[in-house]
Amino acid sequence: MTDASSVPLQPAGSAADSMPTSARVRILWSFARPYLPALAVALLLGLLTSAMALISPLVTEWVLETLEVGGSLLNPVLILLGLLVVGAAVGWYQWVLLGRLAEDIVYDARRRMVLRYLGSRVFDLLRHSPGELVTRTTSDTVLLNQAASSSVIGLINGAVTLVGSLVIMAWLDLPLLLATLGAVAVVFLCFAVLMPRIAKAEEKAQAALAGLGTQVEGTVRAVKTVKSSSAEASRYEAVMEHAGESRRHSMRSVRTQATAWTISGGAMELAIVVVLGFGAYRVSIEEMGVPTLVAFLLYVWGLMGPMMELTQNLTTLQSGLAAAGRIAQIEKLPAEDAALEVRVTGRADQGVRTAENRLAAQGGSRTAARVPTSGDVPALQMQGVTARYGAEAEPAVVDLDLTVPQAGHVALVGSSGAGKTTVLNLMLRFLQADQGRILLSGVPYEKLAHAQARSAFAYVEQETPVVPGTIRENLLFSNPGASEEQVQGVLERLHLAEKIASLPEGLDAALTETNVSGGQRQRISLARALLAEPQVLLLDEATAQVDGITEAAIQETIAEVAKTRAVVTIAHRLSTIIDADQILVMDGGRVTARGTHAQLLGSSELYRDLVAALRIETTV
Ligand SMILES: Nc1ncnc2c1ncn2[C@@H]1O[C@H](COP(=O)(O)OP(=O)(O)OP(=O)(O)O)[C@@H](O)[C@H]1O
Repeated sequence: MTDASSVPLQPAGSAADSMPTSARVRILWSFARPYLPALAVALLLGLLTSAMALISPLVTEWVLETLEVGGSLLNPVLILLGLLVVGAAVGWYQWVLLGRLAEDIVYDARRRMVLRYLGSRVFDLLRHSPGELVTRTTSDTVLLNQAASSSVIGLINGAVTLVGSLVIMAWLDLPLLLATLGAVAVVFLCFAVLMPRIAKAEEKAQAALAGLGTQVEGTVRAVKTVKSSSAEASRYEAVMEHAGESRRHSMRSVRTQATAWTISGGAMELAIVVVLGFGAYRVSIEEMGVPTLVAFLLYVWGLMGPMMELTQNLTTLQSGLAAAGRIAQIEKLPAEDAALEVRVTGRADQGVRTAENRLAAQGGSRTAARVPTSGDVPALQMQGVTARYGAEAEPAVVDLDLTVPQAGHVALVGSSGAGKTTVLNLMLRFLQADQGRILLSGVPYEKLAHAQARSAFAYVEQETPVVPGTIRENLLFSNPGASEEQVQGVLERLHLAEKIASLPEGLDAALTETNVSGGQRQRISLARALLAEPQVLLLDEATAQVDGITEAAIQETIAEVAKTRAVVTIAHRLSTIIDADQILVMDGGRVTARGTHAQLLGSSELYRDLVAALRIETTV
């Protein structure tokens, strides 16, 4: 099986559409379950608040009846005040408790998602747009937290308060209750019809938001290409199409909500008028007293509260269920190592801790984790390796044999698509071989953890991406224990010391694409590789022209490191190739010739063509 053979995530929008509601409920439940004790306390407090809200009109009735008979108001007023103070305190505490719970749920979900990204197979992760993954980690988790914490409690509270109010109203005056029930039925009917439409519209708006994230991210990243191609207008259109779609769906939701609230608000106001008229009649024929009518009216007024609570929380729950479905999709990203297989849907905490510890250990002791070199066992051997990027794809390398000695420079050359980068991907275990074996210091890869195999390497990427953080963090992230002298030594060697000293914050300046040049960024990447003191340095040379200082720094580094350790380069410059100890000429995923520069000039026509092309490029 290859690294790229897993089922891809569905794009946002279609993401969770096919998932049955029961599955989504299970996912949501899995997020809430670790917090059951806190949820139970919050529910109890909520019920207490509801009980106090239910008692208040009865106490009001008592006040009015006491007034009618001219008794002392002290006790009922004290009870009313007491209910007010206790109700406020309980309400405040419940608010904070639910808030903390919601934040804990979001934090936990985000932690699991980020661990999953970092632990997943490289090419499965790279198949997804960063914008989409960002949206799932940021806004989908917010929708989830409300659904998993406050909404269920809100639903229970709302239902209890509603039923409680109706029971007390029946006890106060049954005929008046029957007059009210008509309005309650209208409200429920209205929401039963309109709620699914609201939820659907909000789900679509959220999916459009994920598309917007993807478009903005891609456009900002490629801003130079966009501007140099004068493509701002078309990018603007592409981005705004998603923004417009989000607005369209949100507006549909707003309109439907407005309709629902207007109809139900109107129905309740009508109910109040009916209760007032019918109640006044019943008072006039002495079927009921004024205090009871006032208490009853207070309950009718109060009915809107629990009904709002019920419907709003149902909407939140619906959005949360959709978000839960999308978040669960992250679980389709296959982990490259069983120890890093974290359950995103939060069923067991253990996996999270194991993965966190594993990541921390990997970062702390790269050198200690290395397979020791012994005698003249080659640093790396690839024996009959065939690999592809997907079950159905053509092989990207075929039957590859390659031996990298403990010291020396191996250069890979070949035209575009020949399979050079794939060789490095295999060495770094970003891709898994279909056939053949790879051995590190004589130990087959199957016997090594991914991180252990990678600890032998330092990798300088062609594009040298900027990792968010300071220059110091960027330099040290493969060897956090490097001393200040080592750092300064490497910076001097790569002609970076002066540049970094000129920055106001020196090494602690944030590394951005604007405060260092492309060449300087490449040298920072080289400095990081040198500080890692790898057993094998992997270097994918930039195809673009680099400045003279950077080119010289690359040559010196290769020559220096190759004296004592292994260096494997994907060479795009004649000067890099000429001095290599071993050159592999690749074509169509196969090695077609190997030898030194002088040998290959005599034996390989393809090599002569490649060199001729490089000579032309070099002299331009
Ligand atoms: N992530 C990927 N998914 C699918 N196919 C890929 C992927 N990366 C490379 N390939 C395919 O594998 C083959 C070898 O590509 P590779 O990148 O190794 O070539 P290369 O010699 O490094 O080319 P270049 O010099 O242009 O970088 C090509 O056919 C390419 O299309």
